[in-house]
Amino acid sequence: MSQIRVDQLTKRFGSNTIVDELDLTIEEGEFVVLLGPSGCGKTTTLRCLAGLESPEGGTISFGDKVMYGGPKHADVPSHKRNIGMVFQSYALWPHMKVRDNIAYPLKVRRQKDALRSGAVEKAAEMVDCGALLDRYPSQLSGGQQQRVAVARGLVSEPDLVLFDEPLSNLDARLRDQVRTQIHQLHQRLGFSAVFVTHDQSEAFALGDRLAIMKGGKLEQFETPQRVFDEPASDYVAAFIGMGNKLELTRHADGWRTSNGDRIDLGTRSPERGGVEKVTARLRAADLRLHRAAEEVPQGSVLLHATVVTTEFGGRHHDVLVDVDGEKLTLQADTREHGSWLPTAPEGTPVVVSLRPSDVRVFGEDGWAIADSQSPLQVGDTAGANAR
Ligand SMILES: Nc1ncnc2c1ncn2[C@@H]1O[C@H](COP(=O)(O)OP(=O)(O)OP(=O)(O)O)[C@@H](O)[C@H]1O
Repeated sequence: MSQIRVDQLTKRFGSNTIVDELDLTIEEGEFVVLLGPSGCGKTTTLRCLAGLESPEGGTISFGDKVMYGGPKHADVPSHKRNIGMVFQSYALWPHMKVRDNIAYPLKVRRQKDALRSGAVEKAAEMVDCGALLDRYPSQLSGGQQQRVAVARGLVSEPDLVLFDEPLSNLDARLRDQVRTQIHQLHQRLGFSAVFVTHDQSEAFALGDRLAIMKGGKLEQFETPQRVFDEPASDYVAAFIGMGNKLELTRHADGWRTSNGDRIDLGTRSPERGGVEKVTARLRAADLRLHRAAEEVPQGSVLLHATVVTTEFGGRHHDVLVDVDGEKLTLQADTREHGSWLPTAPEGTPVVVSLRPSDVRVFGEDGWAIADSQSPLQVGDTAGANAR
């Protein structure tokens, strides 16, 4: 195994540029997740890596072997790229038993030694399917079929394993099981992987690094922790769960919401010099609900709001509140608020509090305004966002 490099990859369909001069490096043994909304070019990027699409430009190299592009205009066919693939639709051969499905990549590559030395059985055991080898796919549950597909993807010990939304056809319980299994297999076997998803929890759970795509380009390429703590842009923040958004305007004494509540942005406040408007983003879990301003802890920012809707969510209520026309969601502890909140009519005045350190700030161009006190600025880490 070795480093996989994608340089300036461009793929068009007709006049639409779907992958736009994309640079991406996958270190040996690294699990990279391509994350982004529908249509941003994730699957097309994966298919270019697999050799299933012919790009219009750029280079793809696996170690020192050029798979696409380069001075010799290489375009190595898919079956010669030494990759494993796991698809959303499982894509098992219905007329073949599990044993033959898993063995398929070894047969195509004529890896007779592996076939003889029990690689198929070992791969099936790895995904707890050792007892299913003589069944047909139609005799398996969805979760079992996808585990067989994972075994098939790994059996030939490929340089790179490509996963295209492999969990999205499974119900929630199976999805968690198969996700954990993929995670454990990666930790044990250390294969390099590119995993496409639009599910942020899947991405956070599996990725060594997350490549967040927008319009065929990388918006941020960093560790899950870093993306969670310091989303590079408003687009990334919204996509990874910072759904709450407040438009703020600079006043003589600091930043204020449209209804006049003051928010101290502390070290994330942009310098003067033309920046008069910013967007603040927050996670639902970072907002607290109170009935009166006196309940707000010291050091927190206070917003005046009204209740819009309340839904029971078990330990908490999901509450939608209105701050002068801007809607925020938050989770209110059932033990603390269960006695009054479910019957509070729409329009009930409440107070919402937040800690300034939980606020992330974005300029009018959409890019993050970094914490001026942080030694590590957004985009400073090795291989960081691709701006
Ligand atoms: N063969 C094709 N011909 C024309 N357009 C295509 C083709 N394949 C993909 N596209 C278009 O390219 C864009 C990106 O598709 P792609 O499947 O890469 O997105 P994605 O980020 O993986 O989205 P999803 O999560 O919905 O699969 C879409 O607008 C899609 O309609």
